Amino acid sequence: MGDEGKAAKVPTDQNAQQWSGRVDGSGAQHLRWHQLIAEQESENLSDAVALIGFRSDAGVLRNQGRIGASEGPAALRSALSPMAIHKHRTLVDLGDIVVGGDQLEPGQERLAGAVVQALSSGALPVILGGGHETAYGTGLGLIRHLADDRATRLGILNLDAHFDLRDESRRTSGTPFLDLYQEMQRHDREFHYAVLGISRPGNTAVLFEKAEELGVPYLLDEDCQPEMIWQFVHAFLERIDVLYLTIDLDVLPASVAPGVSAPAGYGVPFERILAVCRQVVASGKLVVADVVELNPRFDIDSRTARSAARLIYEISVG
Ligand SMILES: N=CN[C@@H](CCC(=O)O)C(=O)O
Ligand SMILES: [Mn+2]
Ligand SMILES: [Mn+2]
Repeated sequence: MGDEGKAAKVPTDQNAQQWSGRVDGSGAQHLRWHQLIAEQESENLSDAVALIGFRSDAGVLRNQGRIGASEGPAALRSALSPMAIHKHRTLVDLGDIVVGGDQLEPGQERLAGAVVQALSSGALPVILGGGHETAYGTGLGLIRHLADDRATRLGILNLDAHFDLRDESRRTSGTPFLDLYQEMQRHDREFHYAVLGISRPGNTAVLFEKAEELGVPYLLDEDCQPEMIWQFVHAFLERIDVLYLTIDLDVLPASVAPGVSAPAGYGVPFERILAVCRQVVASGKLVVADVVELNPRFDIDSRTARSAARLIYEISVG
């Protein structure tokens, strides 16, 4: 615990350069993300928000999807840059993990290492995906961080149109939560995983059966009414001690989030996803989050990136 609060020497591959934008003045009342992040690069990380980019197309490519998610971190930084700061919190950008070609497994390993270091420094790591294969690296980092603490119940709440419990011969963007289930089995941990926003036509019967087999609670997109959502999230939070929130942007309607590999024909309205973010922050249990599947190549006037940035804003400084 001696490292608590110290700036992490996180093993990322690239420093982020995308922080720029309008400057109205230098006082605290004028602050926007790009100013605050630039000022705070080397500060103490205790209670900081630590951004880590995961530049990967490998999982989506293996999953036969539309590639472009490796451009997600840059687009998210651009969308976050002009956002005004109303509540002071240290914000740091730890740079990007770059997955070259099909080198997914080493990339996930590096991401896990970065997450462990950020958590050990007392930060809230927020990972900017990347396809949903990002989640294996994020979750692995959290499992390793809690390796000596079996009593703490670790929960994963996935906001997603898909279960991502595919049983494949290698990891993809469709397998991360089965991969994490297996990892938790190896660590003798209970698997607490819930999904909100599931599309019935977007998941085969095999995937519904797998969710049933693993005891995964889920809420269909069509059942995502405000009270149902609140109860679902509340019941899940009651069962766990620390939360990993993973947001697959294809949980949002295609009109709000067209820039993803698999846009949702139905989707959960933005304000309901925002309400979930507020609920989990208010619980005090959130320890790590990622926002995945942004594909800027298919975005329209950055609307997916802007929606994602608003969710990150809410998790971080809302
Ligand atoms: N990340 C997961 N993606 C979905 C893709 C579904 C689709 O391409 O229609 C999945 O594998 O289930
Ligand atoms: Mn997903
Ligand atoms: Mn999805």
